[in-house]
Amino acid sequence: MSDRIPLMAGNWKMNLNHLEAIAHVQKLAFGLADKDYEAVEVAVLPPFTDLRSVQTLVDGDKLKIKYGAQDISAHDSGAYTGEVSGPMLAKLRCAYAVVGHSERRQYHDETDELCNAKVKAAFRNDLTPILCVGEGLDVRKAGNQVAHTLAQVDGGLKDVPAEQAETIVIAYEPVWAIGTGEVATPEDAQEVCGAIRGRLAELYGQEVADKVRIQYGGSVKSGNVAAIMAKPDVDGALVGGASLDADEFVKIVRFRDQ
Ligand SMILES: O=C(CO)COP(=O)(O)O
Repeated sequence: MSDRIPLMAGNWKMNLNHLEAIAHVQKLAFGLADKDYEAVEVAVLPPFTDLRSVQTLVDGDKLKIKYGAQDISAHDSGAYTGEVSGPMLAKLRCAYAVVGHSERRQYHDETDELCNAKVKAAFRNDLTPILCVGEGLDVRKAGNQVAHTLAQVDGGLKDVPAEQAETIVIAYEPVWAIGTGEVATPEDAQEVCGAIRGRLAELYGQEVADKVRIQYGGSVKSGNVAAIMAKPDVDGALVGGASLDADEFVKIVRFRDQ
């Protein structure tokens, strides 16, 4: 049994404005009011424009829900129009910054090199990166999912020291399972999540590898989360579509009750 605390995180993607965000987080707080939070960590990852509203609500009501950003600039300040920096996110007391989500890799050409710079920017600003990795359908069909994903892990963690690496969250999100309703089997998830932990052990030693939380993401719902979470190297879920329905996300967070 590992003592890693599962992290159930809702990636809202480009959904919910700042007013809708308040209503949504209030619903989550209500749904989780009697929850023993010791056993599960809950986080929401709203669009940048919602973060201040979420912060105010979480602070005001002393909620145990954490929050973070869906992206972070590799730079801390300067002439980078449209970017949002680590110091800005830290000032909003974000806990997390997603790095290298497949939608950013796909639509914004984010490379492993850029993801590595963003991982370092997050650590530099005391934010925990959630580094997303995972293969597309072609790679999966060719049976190269492990090698492909481990190369992304290597790239994202280049020159990241062990004392930082042990706190990172890695999200394995097979691209073919995102938003498609096509969920990886628990065995598929375990195969790659286990391989990721193996690579972390090679890079940093087993003790560090055993501390890192590895999430699965891709069409996670209340009906499939428990089986996925039962796998030894899966320490949480990164939930897209289902996290927009507060009742459904609460059920996902309560996966142990399923
Ligand atoms: O991309 C995801 C979370 O980051 C997964 O999205 P879905 O849960 O909608 O498949």
